[in-house]
Amino acid sequence: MSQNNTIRQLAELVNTPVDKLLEQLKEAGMPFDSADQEVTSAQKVKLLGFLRRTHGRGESAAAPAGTEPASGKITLSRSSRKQELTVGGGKNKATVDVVVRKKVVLKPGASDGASTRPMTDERAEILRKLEESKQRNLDEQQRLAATDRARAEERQRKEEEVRLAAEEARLAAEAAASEVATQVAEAESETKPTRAPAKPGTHGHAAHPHPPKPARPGGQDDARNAGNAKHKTRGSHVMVAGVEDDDNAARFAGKLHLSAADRARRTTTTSRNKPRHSRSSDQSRTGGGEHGFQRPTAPVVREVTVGDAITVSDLAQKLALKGGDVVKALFKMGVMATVTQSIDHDTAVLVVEELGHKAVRPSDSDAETELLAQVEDAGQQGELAQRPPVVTIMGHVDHGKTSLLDYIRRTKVATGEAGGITQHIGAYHVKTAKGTISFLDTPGHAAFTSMRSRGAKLTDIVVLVVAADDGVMPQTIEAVQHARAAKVPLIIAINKMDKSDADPMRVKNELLAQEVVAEDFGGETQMVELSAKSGQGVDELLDAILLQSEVLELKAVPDGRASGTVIESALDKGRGPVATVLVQRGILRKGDYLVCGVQYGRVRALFNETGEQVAEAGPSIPVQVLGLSGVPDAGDDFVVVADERLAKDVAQQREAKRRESRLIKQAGNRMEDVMAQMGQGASQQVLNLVVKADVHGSMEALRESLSGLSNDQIRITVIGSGVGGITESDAQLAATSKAALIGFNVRADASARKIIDANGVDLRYFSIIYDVIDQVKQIASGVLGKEIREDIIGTAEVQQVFRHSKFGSIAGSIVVEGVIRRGKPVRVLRDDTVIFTGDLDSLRRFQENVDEVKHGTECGIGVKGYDQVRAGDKIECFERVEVQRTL
Ligand SMILES: Nc1nc2c(ncn2[C@@H]2O[C@H](COP(=O)(O)OP(=O)(O)OP(=O)(O)O)[C@@H](O)[C@H]2O)c(=O)[nH]1
Repeated sequence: MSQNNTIRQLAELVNTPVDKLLEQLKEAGMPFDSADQEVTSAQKVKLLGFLRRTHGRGESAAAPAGTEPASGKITLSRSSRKQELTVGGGKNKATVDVVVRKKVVLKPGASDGASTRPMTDERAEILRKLEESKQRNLDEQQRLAATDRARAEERQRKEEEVRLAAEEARLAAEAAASEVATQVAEAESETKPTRAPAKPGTHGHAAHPHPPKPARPGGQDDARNAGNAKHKTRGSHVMVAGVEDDDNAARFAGKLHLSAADRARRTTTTSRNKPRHSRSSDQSRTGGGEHGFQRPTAPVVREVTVGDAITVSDLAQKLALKGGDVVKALFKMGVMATVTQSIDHDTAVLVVEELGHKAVRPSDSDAETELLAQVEDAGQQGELAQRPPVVTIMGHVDHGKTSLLDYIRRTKVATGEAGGITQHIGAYHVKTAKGTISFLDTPGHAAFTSMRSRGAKLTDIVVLVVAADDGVMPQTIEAVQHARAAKVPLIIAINKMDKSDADPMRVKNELLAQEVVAEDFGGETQMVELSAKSGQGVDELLDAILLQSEVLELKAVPDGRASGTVIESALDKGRGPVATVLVQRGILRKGDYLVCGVQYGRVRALFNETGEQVAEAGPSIPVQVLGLSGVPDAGDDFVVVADERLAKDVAQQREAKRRESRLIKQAGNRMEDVMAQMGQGASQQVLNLVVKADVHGSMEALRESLSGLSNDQIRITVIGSGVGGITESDAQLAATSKAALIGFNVRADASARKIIDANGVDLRYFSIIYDVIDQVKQIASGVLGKEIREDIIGTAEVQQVFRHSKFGSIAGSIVVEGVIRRGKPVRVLRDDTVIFTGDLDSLRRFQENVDEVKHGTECGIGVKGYDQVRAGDKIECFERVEVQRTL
């Protein structure tokens, strides 16, 4: 049995580091290259001798190295003496005691000449186990290293896949969505070369889908991350991790025990690796730092569509900017606007360009244009044919409008079945021997003007009902003004002729004053005497209407796709949105796709005024439509289109455009706007006015004075005037005709104010005729000056009047708007008309004098020099402010 050991084994046996043993062997004259070389018994003896010599011992106990002892064997007797052995080197150099515990007999003469010391079974067993354990450890290390490598490769593969997918998606999105942006960016990069270098980086990705760190050139990163080891390894972390794992495996493989330092190193390496792994995978999840954090390669140039007007906030949204940024940009351009204000197209385009973006007009190929093309095609295709007239009935309160409409409906509408009842759907049509007539059955001019203000011209003829026993009244005059403004011919129905005090001549004469001249007076206006109660003269009225319609030569294309206007609409619980429409062109059929204002849909069913389902409706015929997506507004137009897609697109675009037009409407009615337009064109500008005054005398005076202010540049037309508060009807007239409203000692009621606000009507209150004339004169002559405006700061409603022996009449009131302040002038209003102007005498709350009383609070008001205040009156508190007029 060979007793040769490798140097490593021997080192373990004598518990000496391998290096040290090698060094000692070398010093003993036996240089070895590797720890795995075998040491013969003779060499061991030689080493022992050397060691003894080095430690000052004689060779007495042992034969000199290389010589055989006489007995033929060398016996190292057990010694309890310790021997020193130096281990380690440098700083770690230490001396340890070596105790020889067993007797070792070295027998020369073995076949290989090696030591023949017999191994005990125990030792052999230990060595075997050690060998096995070492092998197992090595295997385990290798297995772990292999697993780590496999994991790393898998992770790398997955990261690569994710990165490629993200890259592909990004490239696809870039290519599709920012073609224009890229062009602009390229164009810009030509003009601004400093921005260019970022670009090739991006292209680099496309060209090399697998670069380890493609987002930025490596050099940049290295420079940026110099001294930051973590960052350095990030880009190719997976590979490095693999190498490290391999290193670990190699470093620790073959080592049965790990020194504390090694253990610590290993633990830290592993624990350091773990978070790094997770960081690495996190990184790759967000695109390996490329997709998630890629810098924009060029400024994003947005293309925004700007219509005729846009609010600052909408524009900011389109530009993906804060409202304040756009306001700032506008400010720099000299335009003062808040985020809620609207700016016109030109200003919007300038600011968009100033901000580095591109403004475009809404595309010509938009859905609305497609629709218009379709409508025009349809309109041009068919032959024009005569169509029935559409009539609106107007007149003063109680003159018999409803009675007349009901009489005609009751007696003339053809009900399908016996006993069929006509229904109020907003309109109906009657068939007479001479022709068909359609009536809009919402009497009064409010409905008429609201339609007109929406741009809907439905009415062909206005029938103005005047009670023969009452004559021309304020609303009769208003109706004349409205019809005239809309350029719609009038037919006068002199009603209540059955009454004994009926005086048709008086009516005709009074109308003459309004420049409405009866035929028998040599004029053009047909006047029919009738009774809505008895029906006398109603047929003559129908004849007169048909005659007028012949004169008007009312024509429409009777076939092809229908279009028209919504008369009335509602949300029916059972049937959904229901709209009564008046077909104005073509023929509307069940199953048609239509766009109706901002709504769209497919006609599910059509009903006529008797509640019967009909298959179709032609020009001038009102019909109820079911099947719309929502409730349209009265006055909205409707158009039948080829398919649902177009209907939907148009509806959506209209929604956007409706907003725009609302904005435009809100600006532009002001008197100053008219003035601003002066001089822009050669033609004379027109300033329309609606004047309301407290008394007839003031109204007449204003009318004449204002009309007389016209000059070469501006024509001032009082298109409406009257006595009394400003009503909804006045506001409608002003809004529709783009007129300014002048209230002379009168105020607008709540419903009028709503229309005024919604339409941006320029409403001005005055109490001195001279002020009105002066202001309009200044506008007419183009002179800008200061104006005194009366700002109403609060209004109180009188609940009850108390008589006080000391203070006189005290109006127990509640402040309904703003604030009432002591020391400010006040006006007393009755039926929205000023009845007194003066000063506030006292203002009290619970017996205490107060300086001001706010909205919603009760108070006692004493008006200086006036004790005729009544419950129901309004007390208006105002202040006079001098303001510089601006354009
Ligand atoms: N004697 C007589 N009375 C009539 C005639 N027409 C209407 N009346 C009456 O006049 C009153 C008012 O008639 P309406 O039809 O309600 O008048 P209106 O113009 O519609 O009134 P508003 O809806 O309040 O604007 C009613 O009492 C009718 O009965 C008529 O020809 N002769």
